[in-house]
Amino acid sequence: MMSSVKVECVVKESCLIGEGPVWEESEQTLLFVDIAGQKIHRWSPTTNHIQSMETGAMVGFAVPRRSGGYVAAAGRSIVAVDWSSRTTSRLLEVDQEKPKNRLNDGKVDPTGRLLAGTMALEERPAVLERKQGALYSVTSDLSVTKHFDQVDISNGLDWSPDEKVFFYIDSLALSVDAFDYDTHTGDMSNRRVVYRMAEGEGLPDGMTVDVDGRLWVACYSAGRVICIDPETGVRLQSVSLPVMKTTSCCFGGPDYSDLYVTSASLGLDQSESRQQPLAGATFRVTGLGVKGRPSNSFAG
Ligand SMILES: O=C(O)[C@H](O)[C@@H](O)[C@H](O)[C@H](O)CO
Ligand SMILES: [Zn+2]
Repeated sequence: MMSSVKVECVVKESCLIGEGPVWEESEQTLLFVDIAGQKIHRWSPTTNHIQSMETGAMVGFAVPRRSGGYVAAAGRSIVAVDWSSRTTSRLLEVDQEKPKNRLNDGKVDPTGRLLAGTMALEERPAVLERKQGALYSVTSDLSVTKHFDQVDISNGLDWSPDEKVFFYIDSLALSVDAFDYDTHTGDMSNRRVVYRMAEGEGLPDGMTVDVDGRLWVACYSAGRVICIDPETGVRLQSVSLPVMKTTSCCFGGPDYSDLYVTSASLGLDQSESRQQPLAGATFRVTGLGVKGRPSNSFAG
């Protein structure tokens, strides 16, 4: 099975920080952002066309919205995105007392609640004022809850198939954590580590959970995505990519068996850039023999 795993570069468009891939089932397209490039991209595997829009601010993520369009993070603001007119309008702002912060990764829980975290602006990749970030949730009526602060780089998030566990990554902690999660209230408790990054695995960044409840974690600076069994903390698999700054991943394709992986080019020096001409591109991994789950849309 391992030998049939294939990695191909599918979106050549080079991002500064490609991030936040989301499969849009209705469109059969891949939505992703270029955080530092301040763009939202939508790519169709069937036509190989890419549509893009500028956000005018660092865009941490973009996710589908039930009422149409997307919600995205622009700086410290959560904005509504009207894709047809390529415009944004502000819904709310977080971290008002920290003007140098920005939102980073975000994802929608199974009930339609949006979870998103913040971080200080980076001087260069992974170099920033520590413990400035927090994790927030936003419900359909746009009320905001701060769950905790003291976060370095708020990153990957997803839920277990039974919806009882919330997985979360603060990159500089070099671990993947879990919380007991109450989908009715959004409360999270009992934080614990499910996986500590091993030597050579770099920083944990974006992640996705497959149908069997396994975690697929993009390893920033290590050019790979690893698969973790959260029950045992065992690494089950490691998939190498031809770029070092692998940033996030999601399953997609007609039956959710393709793993899409984004990457970054920002911060590479000249020789690294020469050695990784595909840095910033988006990749598809096939033949993994596992499937992902449909993305959730924001209920607000
Ligand atoms: O994509 C993100 O989550 C951050 O915005 C990036 O800046 C990097 O991933 C980070 O530097 C390493 O964790
Ligand atoms: Zn990230």
